[in-house]
Amino acid sequence: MPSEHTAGRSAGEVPSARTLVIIPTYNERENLTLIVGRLQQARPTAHVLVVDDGSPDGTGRIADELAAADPQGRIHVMHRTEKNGLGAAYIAGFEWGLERGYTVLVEMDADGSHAPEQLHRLLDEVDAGADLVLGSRYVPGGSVVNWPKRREFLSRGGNIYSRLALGVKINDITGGYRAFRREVLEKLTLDSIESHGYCFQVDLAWRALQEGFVVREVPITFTERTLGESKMSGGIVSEALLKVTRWGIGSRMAKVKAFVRR
Ligand SMILES: Nc1nc2c(ncn2[C@@H]2O[C@H](COP(=O)(O)OP(=O)(O)O[C@H]3O[C@H](CO)[C@@H](O)[C@H](O)[C@@H]3O)[C@@H](O)[C@H]2O)c(=O)[nH]1
Repeated sequence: MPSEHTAGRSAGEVPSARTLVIIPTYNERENLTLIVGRLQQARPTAHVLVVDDGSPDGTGRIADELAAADPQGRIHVMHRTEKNGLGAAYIAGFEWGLERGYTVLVEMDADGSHAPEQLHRLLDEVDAGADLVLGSRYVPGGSVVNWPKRREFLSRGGNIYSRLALGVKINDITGGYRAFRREVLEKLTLDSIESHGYCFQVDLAWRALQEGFVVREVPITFTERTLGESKMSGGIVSEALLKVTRWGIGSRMAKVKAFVRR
């Protein structure tokens, strides 16, 4: 059963025709050129927005060089002055893309964890009727490669906890490889999201589900980065667990109140 949002599609609409892939960067100088090259091979029509938070390693300058070298003008760069977290970078990227009329906006890491060669799986699912597609490590066909067991344990545990606390059927709600129809981001009050890292990802998916959008998962392979370092910190993970608990309690309280009022 399509959601009322999906029913609003015009006949023959191909949302992925105007796709913007948002790549947030902080010290990704060794990775950026390769990932942009792979993306342009995998999806030549997609545009790219690099959102760089003043990387001291010169990632922003490399992004500018890649943009200048692209004759088709598909690469764009947003320079921000300070490191404000993954969530803030994506929100700035979403706002930039919505203002310019892109119809699908994609989250992708710069470090090669998310294979551009698998982007078509997400976009095909949007074109087939989903409003938000999550690249999922934990559905049949999904996998993680070279990830430290501690990180995988943390990730799987965080997802199981989120599913129980929020009462959702999503297997990978913390992942960061996603495709949004623009209507989802227009509906979510982006400026009210103050989460970072995992929590930001859970926050967006949870809000999309609450708004009745069609959220689907497709299998992806998450490959641990080989160059540079993760910026994820333990504090961000504990922030996520606290917020997921609060959202879950709030959602159940709202259901109880609605039941009592009937
Ligand atoms: N602009 C900007 N970019 C950032 C910042 N922090 C991280 N990034 C960029 O965001 C991407 C992911 O950052 P990582 O630090 O490599 O994330 P991770 O630990 O591998 O976490 C990944 O998996 C999580 C789920 O397991 C995801 O929740 C997360 O979004 C990400 O995809 C990279 O391109 C990195 O440069 C920031 O403060 N500002």
